[in-house]
Amino acid sequence: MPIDWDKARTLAYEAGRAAAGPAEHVALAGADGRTLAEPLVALADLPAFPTSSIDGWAVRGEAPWRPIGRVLAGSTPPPLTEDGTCVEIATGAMVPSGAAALVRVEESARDAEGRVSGTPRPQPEWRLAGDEARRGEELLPAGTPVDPAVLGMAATCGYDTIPVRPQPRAALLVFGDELLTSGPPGEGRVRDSLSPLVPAWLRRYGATVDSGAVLGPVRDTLEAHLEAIRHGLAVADVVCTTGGTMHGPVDHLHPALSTLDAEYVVNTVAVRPGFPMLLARVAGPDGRPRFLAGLPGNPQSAVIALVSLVAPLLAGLHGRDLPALPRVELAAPVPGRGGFTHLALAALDADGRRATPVGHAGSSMLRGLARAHGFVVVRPDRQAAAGELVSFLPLPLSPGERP
Ligand SMILES: Nc1nc2c(c(=O)[nH]1)N[C@H]1C(S)=C(S)[C@@H](COP(=O)(O)OP(=O)(O)OC[C@H]3O[C@@H](n4cnc5c(N)ncnc54)[C@H](O)[C@@H]3O)O[C@H]1N2
Ligand code: MOO
Repeated sequence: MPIDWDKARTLAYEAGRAAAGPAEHVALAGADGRTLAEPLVALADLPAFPTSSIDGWAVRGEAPWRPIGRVLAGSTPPPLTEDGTCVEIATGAMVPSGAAALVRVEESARDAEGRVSGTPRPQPEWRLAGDEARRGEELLPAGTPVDPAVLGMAATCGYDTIPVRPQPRAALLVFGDELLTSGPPGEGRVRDSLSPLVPAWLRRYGATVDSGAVLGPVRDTLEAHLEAIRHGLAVADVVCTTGGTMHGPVDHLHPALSTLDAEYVVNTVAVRPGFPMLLARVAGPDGRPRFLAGLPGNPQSAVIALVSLVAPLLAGLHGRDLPALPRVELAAPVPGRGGFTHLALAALDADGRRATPVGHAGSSMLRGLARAHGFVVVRPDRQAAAGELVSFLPLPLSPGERP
């Protein structure tokens, strides 16, 4: 029995979460795109010392002040001990103890003897130690995706390496004797559109896909399928296959999974298109679980399996949360698909709030997909009217794509 689409997403996510690898310490420069395996904790007060926000004078007592030195960023200055004295100070320098105020250089004047006068601004011109964070304070929880801002913050508070989850490795095996790998389709043969598409989107979900991990077309025999799957399981944590998910004369995926003692996490999903999709767990050579995601052969159905099962699986393997689905307003009605969830390709307007279904959305087509931002979700036994708020499952687009 096909299972509910939401349930399938959750099962895929939980299977990944349970199999997430142990923390590894990675140098900051190589950690973009990973996920924190432990909370990020401030290793020092931030700032670590009272820090001047201006170029000017650190003064003590009443004006005029006699300059007795200069403090640049990068050193610990001696204290200011005498009223009526000051030191020249640079932005970012440590404010000497004993200083009562800072005066901006452009708001100061010097007399013939070189003495400084001026009026400090009412609000302090330096940042106190611990203003931003206290040593030991949790700044970000485990499970936070590491992005450039997180890397910068980790460096600011003293990290050289950070504890992150291993990056899941993915493979793609393309099944189908009818597939051409170059030139236009014809004479009963179609061009393999999934070898270029699937690895690129797997990478956007944070998986690595080595060039040796993309195989195909794999011959339509059980032996060839088994050999390819064993290769995939040896080099990847997540092996995606395309085609052969049904029970046609040359569909060998289910028999291959049975030979490998695979355990289904999900075996068919109540969603259209894409219902024959599956996710199975197989023991890897090292005893840790590996996964096989069976994407249906129809190209749009393969993408739906990718966004429905593989994306949550990878989020779990990364140690991240299952992404919540935003809500959008429908610009036009979308029919239901009986007891199945309907995922309908749609393009978002410029502010991302309204979704318009796109044409050429058949499961064997990619033309609509190439113009869409994702899928609107019409739940089982429902249809969606224009103006209705529905969930939206985004494609893994990068900023600037589909402007
Ligand atoms: N008796 C039934 N037959 C089918 C049903 C059904 O319910 N009963 N469901 C259909 C649906 S829905 C789908 S989806 C497909 C899924 O089939 P498979 O996963 O076994 O895929 P294939 O039969 O190998 O291929 C289906 C279709 O996709 C084309 N294809 C395959 N790989 C690629 C590729 N890499 N690039 C481009 N196109 C590809 C292939 O040529 C076929 O046209 O089953 C239906 N049948
Ligand atoms: O479910 Mo098929 O995947 O509709 O094309």
